[in-house]
Amino acid sequence: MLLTWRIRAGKIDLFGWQFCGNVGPVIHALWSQEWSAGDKDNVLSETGMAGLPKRTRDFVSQLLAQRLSRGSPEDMSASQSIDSLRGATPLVLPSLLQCDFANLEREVRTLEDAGIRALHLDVMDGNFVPNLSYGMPIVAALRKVTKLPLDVHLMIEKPERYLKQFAEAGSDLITFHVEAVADAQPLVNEIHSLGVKAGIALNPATPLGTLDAYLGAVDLILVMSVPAGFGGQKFHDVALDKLQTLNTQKQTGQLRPEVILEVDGGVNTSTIGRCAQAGAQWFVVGSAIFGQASYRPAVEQLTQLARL
Ligand SMILES: O=C(CO)[C@H](O)[C@H](O)COP(=O)(O)O
Repeated sequence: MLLTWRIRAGKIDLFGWQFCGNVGPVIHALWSQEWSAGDKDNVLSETGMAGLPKRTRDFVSQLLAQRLSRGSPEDMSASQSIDSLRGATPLVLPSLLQCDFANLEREVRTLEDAGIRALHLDVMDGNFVPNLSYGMPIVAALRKVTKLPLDVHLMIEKPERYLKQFAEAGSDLITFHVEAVADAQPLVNEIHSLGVKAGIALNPATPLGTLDAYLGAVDLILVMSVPAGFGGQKFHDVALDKLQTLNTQKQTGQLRPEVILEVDGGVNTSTIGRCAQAGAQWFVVGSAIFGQASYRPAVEQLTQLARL
């Protein structure tokens, strides 16, 4: 639902309901910052909303909760939604491979409440990797129930066949594997022409040098710390060397500083700190979130351990 309101001289008109006095600055504070649904406590303390009468506060909270979690994806372009996360590192992205697909929307709400800022979607085709997961329909279904940025990781052969469909399904960032293509540049160009950010991934056994020709073009580099295909595998230390090299390349100007370094596979409380030290900014986590009874403490602990 897209809410419309007008703010005039501290007076708010929400669907014809009028609020005066303190509500104006509160709405302004709420709206001028990118909040996630998991930021509820911060919203209360930082916007002055706590000072409003309870009835008004409940009403505004209800409307804003709907807006924050289910707002129209047209509000921000795919590219803008990824750009808006640049200052939010370290960022833990749950890999939905291991979520409860019978209750997908409920899982998304729980993750939003846990403070998650973006979702990582693992697309597997049974060819490029020996496992099958899901495709465009799940991306489109998620797009309908959340405005969280969708980071789509294609573990498929011939990814060029599906870029447009994944973009149209609502992806904000599309990553494909360097091992799956002869030349990555046309795919990066096409992803950009679709208004989406482009990432490139490489498996633990693939030398970092295979990315050299594309470092100037991509928005994100996904360093796999397990061979792509399955959750729950053991972390490969070779990922740390690659992250360290990429991080050094950023510092020496060989890689644009805004390129996001993401790590995926076996990231947990024992490995996340080393990934952060090596230069990772985005951390894809499956088992270490979905294997826990409660997501919020798991996400908070992982985020804390990734802070340098
Ligand atoms: O891309 C993946 C597998 O190819 C998954 O994102 C990854 O394995 C996450 O799961 P876990 O944290 O359990 O390793």
